[in-house]
Amino acid sequence: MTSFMARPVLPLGRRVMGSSRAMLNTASYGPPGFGGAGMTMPPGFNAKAAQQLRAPRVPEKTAQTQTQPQPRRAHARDDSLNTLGKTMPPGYKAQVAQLGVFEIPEQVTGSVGDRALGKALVRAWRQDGIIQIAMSEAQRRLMEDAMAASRRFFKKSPAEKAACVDSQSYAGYIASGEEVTDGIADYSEIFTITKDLDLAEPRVRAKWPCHGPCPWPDVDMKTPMVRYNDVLGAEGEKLLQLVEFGLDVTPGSLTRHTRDGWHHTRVLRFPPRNATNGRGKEGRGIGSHTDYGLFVISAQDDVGGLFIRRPKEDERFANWEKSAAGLREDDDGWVYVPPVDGVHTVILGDMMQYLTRNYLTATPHKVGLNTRERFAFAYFHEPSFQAVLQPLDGMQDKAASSSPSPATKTKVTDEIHYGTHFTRMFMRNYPDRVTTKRLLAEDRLSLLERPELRTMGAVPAVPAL
Ligand SMILES: O=C(O)CCC(=O)C(=O)O
Ligand SMILES: [Fe+2]
Repeated sequence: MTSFMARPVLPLGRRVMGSSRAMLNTASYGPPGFGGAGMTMPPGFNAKAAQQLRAPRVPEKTAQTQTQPQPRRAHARDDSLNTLGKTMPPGYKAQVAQLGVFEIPEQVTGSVGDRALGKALVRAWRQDGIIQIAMSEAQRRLMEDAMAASRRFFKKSPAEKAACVDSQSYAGYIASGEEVTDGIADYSEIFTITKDLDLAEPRVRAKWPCHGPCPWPDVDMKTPMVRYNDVLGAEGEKLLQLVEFGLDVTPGSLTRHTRDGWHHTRVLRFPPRNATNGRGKEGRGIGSHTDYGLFVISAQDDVGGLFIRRPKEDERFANWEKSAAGLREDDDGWVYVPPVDGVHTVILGDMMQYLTRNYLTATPHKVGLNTRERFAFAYFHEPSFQAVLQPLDGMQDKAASSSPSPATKTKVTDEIHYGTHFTRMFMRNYPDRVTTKRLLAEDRLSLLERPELRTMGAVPAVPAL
């Protein structure tokens, strides 16, 4: 937990500099001994010297007048690539990402700076598949409280944890080995937080799929988690506004879908690789997959385990049409995302890919087990359950002009009902859960076709999470 106690990477109110692309390309290597593949860093490459070359100290004044903000590389001084790579789980071979850190303003107003920042974020996602954003002091405090609550929760007895299940929502506890990715059990132990709706709530009474209470174990868990989620919800909305600027689409084109968004969070614990229950695959925490909504804001402790794939023309998954679970899991080409103090990472989900017609793509990722237990949060910023999505106006041209390959010209599904996508994905992950069984037994899936489940605002908005 030491990594959460130090000061943030950047002070507030500063925009950051550097070149994200160069960082990921040239700062990548596979440390000797990891996966037995040896170094992939070019011979003679001096990481320290390269860092200095690539990270000129930009005077504060210049940074503020830039219209093309770029992230500054984190840990410019004392975290060499070697240090970052050392946390990679054993048995894995991957490049090591050394990403810049973007700072998100307290408010997004549409200023010149906001527009440039939006463009820079979009550029970074298209290049690297992931961005890092600095935590504010308030976010850091809430994250630390939530992390402490997570550790307390996962220490409870198996029976106490197993009691945190709801038959109507997918919120609550998922034991290690219960979740399935590509037919193989994941070792992650999870508490999922979905919108907490009591039994009298109209949507719950009407038996809408996935709608129900969040089975909190106690207020010690609930209070810090709700606070942290709320602050991430606000961060998510700002990021969406910035993405609108980055994509040159009409303001509101994305945020209109997140009114009463179906945001949810996975509070995660991974066992050490030598202390699993044997139900999954050795060394595998979660198999490769893409997440379902717009984007995922994540935090991790200092242990390490997350790997992503960068966007590639010849690796275009469309998870809403054909499962991307398990794809390329054992292939080369993974990038390790080392823990960095004081940052959230943000990767993109299926719906962002769909809305932008592949201009932005969902980031495949997976988690390896390390020598120590690992704790992480994944907050999913999502459209409303009722949202019926269609690709954004103008995205066809943008995708085609930036990338003339036939892959971008494939016919896209006419529309996607987010609630249906979410329900299908959760049924796939938890085939044996009581929630899935009740959904099927009560034929709740047929409700997904009803107009009130496809109309934004059909039900009065209820407080988020
Ligand atoms: O553990 C992480 O960092 C990511 C977890 C993840 O991919 C997920 O919960 O969907
Ligand atoms: Fe994920």
